Amino acid sequence: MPMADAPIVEARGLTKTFMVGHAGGVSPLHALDDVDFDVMAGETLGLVGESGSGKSTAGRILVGLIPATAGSVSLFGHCITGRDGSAALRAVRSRLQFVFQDPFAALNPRMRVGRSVAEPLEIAGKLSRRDRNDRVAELFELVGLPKGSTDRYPHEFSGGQRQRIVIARSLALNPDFIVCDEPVSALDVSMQAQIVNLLMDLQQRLGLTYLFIAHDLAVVRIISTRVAVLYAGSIVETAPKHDIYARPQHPYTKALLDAVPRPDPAFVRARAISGEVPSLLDPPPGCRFHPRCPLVMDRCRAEAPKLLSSGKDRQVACHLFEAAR
Ligand SMILES: Nc1ncnc2c1ncn2[C@@H]1O[C@H](COP(=O)(O)OP(=O)(O)OP(=O)(O)O)[C@@H](O)[C@H]1O
Repeated sequence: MPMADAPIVEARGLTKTFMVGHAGGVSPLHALDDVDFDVMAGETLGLVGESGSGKSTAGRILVGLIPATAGSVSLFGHCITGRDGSAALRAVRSRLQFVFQDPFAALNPRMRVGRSVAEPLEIAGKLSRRDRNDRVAELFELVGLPKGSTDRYPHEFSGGQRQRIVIARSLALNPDFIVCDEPVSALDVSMQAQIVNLLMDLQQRLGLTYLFIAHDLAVVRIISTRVAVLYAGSIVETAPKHDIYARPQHPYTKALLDAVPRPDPAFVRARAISGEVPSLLDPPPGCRFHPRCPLVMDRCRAEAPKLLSSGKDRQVACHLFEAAR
């Protein structure tokens, strides 16, 4: 079980620029711009933001799927972005896992699901065939899949069950940290609750730490310990879960909360956030949210606000709060 209150992940100045081709040539797309955050052992950090805000890019860098352009990432105290980054990544790789949004795409349709779950064990070459089979049966039970279903193929399962298979595979090598990238977005609402409950149950039983990526604040409300809100490649607010829902500070967080559908019939239709997400090829100067912000001031158009402390365990990047400090 990891030690409480120790950061498992430390991201500092994390920056990712993709070079994208277009009719006029090649231009830099600033997907992540100088992002800082920690993920503490045993917690779930909910990473929230609209499509294109850089959530998956951050998640992919953390598990070593893509390199950062600048900045550093430490995992379990090993810096995976420095000069010796690839050796450090190899040392911690088995402790990291990634669960994607689409469980069907994540499974080979022609491979029996038991074999898919056994694959990481086979690659690691740690167990005999019989021990592997026992471990697969144990993993199926752990995630609530029917006994004896290991010989079936992905198409024989529902979307929720397929996500259970993907989760079972992610647990095969006993990871400590799992990036869950919109793991329930493709599922219907009742299935979403079941998978979220499963992830929470597994966290308790296995001492897991999660980065849980979602595009709105509704899904992360149940599972997160803390929430970080990403806007156009920058973190605009981080806070413990209860604070962010009870007292959001950044105008963008407030807009995201207003956009969450509520059970009250008067609020059934979620309000869309007005304006467009800015182009990351040519982001607005100053605060990137200023063209959509209802509280915009002259300073916001010229100067990017820093992410600064705004209360106990809270940070916000907004000139309104700098003025109030
Ligand atoms: N390999 C790539 N090459 C070029 N641009 C990329 C690449 N991957 C991501 N991007 C761009 O980086 C920006 C951030 O993308 P990212 O997928 O991280 O956002 P996201 O918040 O996860 O969005 P979504 O919720 O739609 O998955 C987007 O503008 C995206 O088009």
